Amino acid sequence: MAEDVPQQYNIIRFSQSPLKDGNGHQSHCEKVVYFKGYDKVAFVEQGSKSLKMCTPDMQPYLEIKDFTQTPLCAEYIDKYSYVAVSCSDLTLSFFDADNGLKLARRIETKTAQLVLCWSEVAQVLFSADHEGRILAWDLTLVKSGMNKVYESGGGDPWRDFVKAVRRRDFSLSCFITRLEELLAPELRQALRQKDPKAAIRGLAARQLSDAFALPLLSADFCAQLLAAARGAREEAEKRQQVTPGLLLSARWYLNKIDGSFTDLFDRLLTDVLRIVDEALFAESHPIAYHQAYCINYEEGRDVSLKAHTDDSDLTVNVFLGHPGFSGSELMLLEPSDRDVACGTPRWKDPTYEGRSVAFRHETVGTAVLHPGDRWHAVEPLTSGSRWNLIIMAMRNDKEWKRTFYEETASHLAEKASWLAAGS
Ligand SMILES: O=C(O)CCC(=O)C(=O)O
Ligand SMILES: [Fe+2]
Repeated sequence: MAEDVPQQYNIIRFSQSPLKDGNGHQSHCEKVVYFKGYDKVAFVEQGSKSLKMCTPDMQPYLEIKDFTQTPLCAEYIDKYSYVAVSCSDLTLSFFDADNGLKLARRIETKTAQLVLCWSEVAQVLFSADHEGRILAWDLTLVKSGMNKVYESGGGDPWRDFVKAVRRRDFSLSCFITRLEELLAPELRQALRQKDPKAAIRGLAARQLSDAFALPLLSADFCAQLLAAARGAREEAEKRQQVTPGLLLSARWYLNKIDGSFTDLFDRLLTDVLRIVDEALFAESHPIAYHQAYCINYEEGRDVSLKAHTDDSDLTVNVFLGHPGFSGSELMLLEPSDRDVACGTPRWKDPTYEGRSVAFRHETVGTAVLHPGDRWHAVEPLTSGSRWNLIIMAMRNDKEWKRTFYEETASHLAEKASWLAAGS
């Protein structure tokens, strides 16, 4: 009779595994998680301040002791080789499995995260707290030094995020943030007006005939970009990498820092900068693509830039920090024909005939916009550190490019005959 019970209830009997957990435990295990992709079993013993790991055959592997209180749960994220651990000291920590489980990032959380779960589909780390909130963590941004978390019940960004997850065809940045959140409040306001272009013109301060200063990005976003750029500089210097800098200055390209910046800045270009460009510059072709990098001047590093023009149609130069430096004014130059007859204008010589306007970056998020062919330079920095974001935008304009080369050719021919006449 007893023999029939399993059959009757469709019970499958498992034979006992010969494997035994021979690890002595201080107390009972409150959580046991299997890290798929890393092939480790992790467990938290009651009252312990560490996360212990063993191999699937129960051989002790490693212990992460870097906690001030009891870990609550853990998850392995194969894509980033991160072990994520939430702790009752209100932190969420990321340990790099490719780097001896060294602490890569620690983020403070408002509440204790009791559950962690990586979603392959959404490509985000979900966590849930004891107040019934679900949070979605964007690991690309976490890795690059920023925090972006979406809270359930958090209004539009959360709804956009859920919609994007449902569609399953989203690109990361479509839920990273609403573009509006990245913008300076004044510009956000201007874009909401009936005639946004007129509002933008009202906001812009003209520096030269074709150079304007305008509040562009929010201080918060600039701080995040700055943190990412500083991180990239640190990494590069640790590996003794020198960035390929034209005119000696060090540059950190955003797409190299983090691929997700590409999408974000593509949207910034098409949805915001294009309107700003149309408002300020009477060009018939809209800007279409871009390259963006961060540039830094600091004592003991690069401190200035010689006079040059950019390989862009429109340059957007945004101040990221830190106010309070001295020197390193952006010099906007309007040389006379004679000043450029031999190429680069010698704008510091007494013979210079043109204008030069010094622009001091003081407000984080404010951008100077000028055509790439506007001559400019950076004066030596004398103290502090200055970080800027440079967006080099191009117009998708075959006809313009053709005439550009024709114009360059005729300009060079003119210069050659002028030089020949003078010799
Ligand atoms: O740092 C600046 O203000 C200007 C940078 C610049 O001109 C460049 O990167 O081409
Ligand atoms: Fe430049």
